[in-house]
Parts: sequence; structure tokens; C-alpha cells
Amino acid sequence: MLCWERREMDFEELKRYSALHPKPAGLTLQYGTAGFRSKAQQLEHVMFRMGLLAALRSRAMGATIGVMVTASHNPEEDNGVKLIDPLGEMLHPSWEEYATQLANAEDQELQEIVTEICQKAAVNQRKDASVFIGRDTRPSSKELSQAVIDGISVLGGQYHDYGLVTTPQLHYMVCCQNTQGQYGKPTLEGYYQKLSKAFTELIKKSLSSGEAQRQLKIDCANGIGALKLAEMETYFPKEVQVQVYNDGTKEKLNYLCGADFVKVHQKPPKGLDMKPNESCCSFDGDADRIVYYYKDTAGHFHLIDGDKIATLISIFLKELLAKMGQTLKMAVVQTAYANGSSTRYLEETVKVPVHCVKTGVKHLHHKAQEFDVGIYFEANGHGTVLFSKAAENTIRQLAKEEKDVAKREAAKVLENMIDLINQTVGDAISDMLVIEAILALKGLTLQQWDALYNDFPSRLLKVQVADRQVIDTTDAERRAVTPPGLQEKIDALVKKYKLSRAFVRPSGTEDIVRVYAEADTQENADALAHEVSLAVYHLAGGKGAPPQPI
Ligand SMILES: CC(=O)N[C@H]1[C@@H](OP(=O)(O)O)O[C@H](CO)[C@@H](O)[C@@H]1O
Ligand SMILES: [Mg+2]
Repeated sequence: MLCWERREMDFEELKRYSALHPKPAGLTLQYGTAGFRSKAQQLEHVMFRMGLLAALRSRAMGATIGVMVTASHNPEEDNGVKLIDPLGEMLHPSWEEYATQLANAEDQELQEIVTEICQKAAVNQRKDASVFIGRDTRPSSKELSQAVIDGISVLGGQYHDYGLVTTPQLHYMVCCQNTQGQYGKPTLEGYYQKLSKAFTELIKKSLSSGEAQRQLKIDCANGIGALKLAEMETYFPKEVQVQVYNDGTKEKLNYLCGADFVKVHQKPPKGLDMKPNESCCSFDGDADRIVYYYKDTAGHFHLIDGDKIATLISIFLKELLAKMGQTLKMAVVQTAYANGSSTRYLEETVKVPVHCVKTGVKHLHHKAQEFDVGIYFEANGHGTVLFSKAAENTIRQLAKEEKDVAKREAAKVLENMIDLINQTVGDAISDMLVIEAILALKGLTLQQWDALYNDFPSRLLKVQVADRQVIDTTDAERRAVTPPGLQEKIDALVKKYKLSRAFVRPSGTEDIVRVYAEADTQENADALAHEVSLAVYHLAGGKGAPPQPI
């Protein structure tokens, strides 16, 4: 029953609370690839309104909804917020629009927009609303999450504030809650216990068990990952020793460190002392991304990104499925930013189908759900593995009942993998444990993993334009449909270089156009990226000075 209108009292409350979190007049923001992101001081009204929206979404779904206050890898001064749907997925796209409307409503329009959403989305006001809240370590996050709580409360919703958690931990809690504990216990202890139990089982089986300790240096981007790893330490098996760097006690969040910095700049983070051939990895600010790296004896830096993580996991899972004697449908999902060499290696050597989708985790996650085993990773290190319910049931049954020892053992390893992987979203802690377990079980070093294939030289650039929406794309963002002439120009430029490809698309998180190019040499990749940038600048309304050669 759509009875929001009948609760006159609540409108007064809404007005009163809304006035405590006023919207700066004229400010418009959009629920983008990763929710709302902006300077922290611009976001109080957005947080309050996302509290409102979460309560409405909870009523519409009859389930607990998550609200995470974080701006991930953005500078410390920024903040952001995203909603989590009942099974731990990203908010459904149909509600992203409501989120944008609500965030941009002027204070006096708020009541009208709330009523409209209730009507359009058939929100039953009599149902209970339940929301889980979490936040990262930014100085602004505590106060902003209080504004979220105000929004939930004013609509009569219940909330549980988990306080400081990683983004994937909150996704996990929401999923546990809505599956009545089937996915695990919705507590931090439940999360640590589930992961460490699965990891310990796996590491026990590894050849190196008892011989050598695994050592790993972790750059936590001065963020939440450090706190959560410290909490988890007591649960770790002694076979693995982690050393945490950039734990946030001295330096600023994400400053010259973290997964995004390492990936973009292709160099080690500040504050991590790296000796030749030591295994190192970086989390991002909210610990949902991870990249690995090492320095060789000649001092060269080697980055092992999301593409190589997807490759390692694919090889391992494919072998296990074969050992188990099952022909489950497995596929890898990437975006256009995946290095072409990884796509070729996966298709031709690992022999696993690869699909390319639009940038943004929700697109990858959605596609991966089509398979029994769907592995998805963005090149920047955000990804996970999804197992269909049917595949999971088969695996668990074989692990229990299969008579053939080799098959049963393979099923047991897979079963533990299922428990170790956070299937709700990419999770740096979980992915790290998955990788460490695979490396241990396969007896692989980081150098051997890195040597599976060589990345094609590539370059990622940003171009400033007056309105990035003038660029429209198709074919999973690999071809530009508008402005006229741009794609033809890119095609002509690509023809000039060997083994090359290039594409452009408007960013979903920054006010810029991204240009990506690959070619046979780094010089050519740089030159191609630069020429394409100039084409964007001239044909798509470039702003400021023209792009300079690299
Ligand atoms: C090239 C690139 O790394 N793009 C990132 C970035 O999106 P853009 O839409 O390109 O700004 O942020 C997204 C959210 O974190 C992430 O999913 C995506 O991979
Ligand atoms: Mg992140």
C-alpha cells in the first residue's frame, strides 16, 4: 500500500532533519560507476538522502540494504557513498536514477521526490526497513555516516552500524543477513572465521606446508585494510607471515601508495621497502582491489595486475574442474582495459572463453553470473569469482560423497575455494588469500606467475573536454559512435602501428575522457595514445591546452 502521504507527521520530521543536512543550492551530482563521489564537505545532504533511499529500497525489497561511506582510492579529502543490494551486489541500475534524483532535489522538493519514488517503485511503507552501514578511515567518514543514520531513522528504519569495515566486508554482511546465515555469520568474527578456516584447509594441502613460511609485504594505502588485517592476524595460520606497510598511522590515505597508484604509475608505493624477488601487494583505500608486484635482481619493477590474477585463478580452477571430472561452464569476464596479451593467453593457451563488458564492477558481475564458474577482474585489480548455485551444490556433494579419492580431493579444494572467495564483490583480503593458496598449492613463485605471458605495451591517458557526454560508445565501449568522425580517425591512427588497438570513453568517476592504447613497443603505445588524445581534443571539444606528447 502506498501510504506515504498518510503519514503527515513524517514529512515534518523529514523537513526538520533535512534542514540539518542542507543541500548546497545548485549542486548536482550523479550516482556513477561507484556511487557518489565528491569533496567530503559537499556530501552531507547526499548521505542523509542515501539513508532515506536505503530505507525505501529495503522496504521495496523486503530485505536488508547496505550503505558504505567511502571514496575508495580517491584523495583523503574526498568521500563517497554507495548502496548495496540484498545479495551483496551493487545497487540495481533502476534505482541509481532514483539516487541521482534524490541527491539533486533542492531542499523544498525533497518531500515530492520521496513520494514519487515510493509510488514508482511501489514502496510499502508498512514494511520494516533495515539498513547496514559501514565506513572507511577518512576523517570525514564518521560524521557523514551519522547523516546516513539520520536519513534511515527519519523514515522509521532500523539500522546496524558496523563502523569501520572494508567495503567487501559490508557486502558480505548484507549477503549473510539476507540469506539467513547461509553465506556465513553477519559479523566480523564470522567473516574472519569463514575465510581463515577455508584458507587453513587449503594451505595444509600445499606441498610447501611445513617446509617454508610464505612471506608477503602488504601496502594498505594507509586505509582500512591495515586495521582489518591486524584484527585478522590471530586467525592466520602460521604458514603465512604478512608484514603490513602504510597502515595509516603516519601518512595520508592513498597518498603515493595503494593499488591504484601502483597500477597507474607502474611503480612501487612510497613507504614499502622492497628487496629483490620479495612478494608484495597493494590494497586500495577501501580494500576491494589488489595488485601484486616484485622487483627483480636487476632492480626492474614487475606489476602483476588484475588480468594476471584472473589468469592464475582460471588456470587453477580449470585444472581442478578437470580433475574432478566435471564439465562446468567456465568463463572469464574482462573490460576493454584488459591487456590484449592476457585475453589472447586466456583464449589460446588456457582455453577459456573470454567476454568483454563495459567498465564498472556491476557489468562484470552481471555477466559472470551467466556461468557455472564466472571469473571477473578489472585490470586494476578489482574482481572475484562467482559459482552458480548448481555448481556449488555439485562441488559440495562430490566433496562429501565421491568414491574416487583424486576426484573427491579436487572437489574438497574447490569447496574451500568457494568459501575463501568473497562472491559478493572484489575483496582484497579474500583475493590475497586465494592467490597465496593457489601459489602455495601449485608451488609457484611470483616470478613464475608473472612469466605466464608478457603484457603488450600500453598507455592510459586522460583528456579534458567541455562535456564528456558528447562521446557515446558501443561494443563494450571499444568503439565511439559520437562525435562524428572520431572513430574513423582512431581507426586510421591504429592502422599506423603494429599489434595496436585504441579506444576512448567518458569516465564514470571523473570529469575526463579516458584514452587507452596498446602497440608493439612502449614508444608506439605512447605515440598512439597521444595521437588519439589529440583526436579527442579536436573532435570532442577539448578544454585547456592541447595534450602534450608523453
Ligand atoms: C580505467 C579504470 O581503471 N576505470 C575505473 C574507474 O572507472 P571510470 O569510469 O574509468 O572512471 O573507477 C571505477 C570505480 O572504481 C572502476 O570500476 C574502473 O575500473
Ligand atoms: Mg576500492
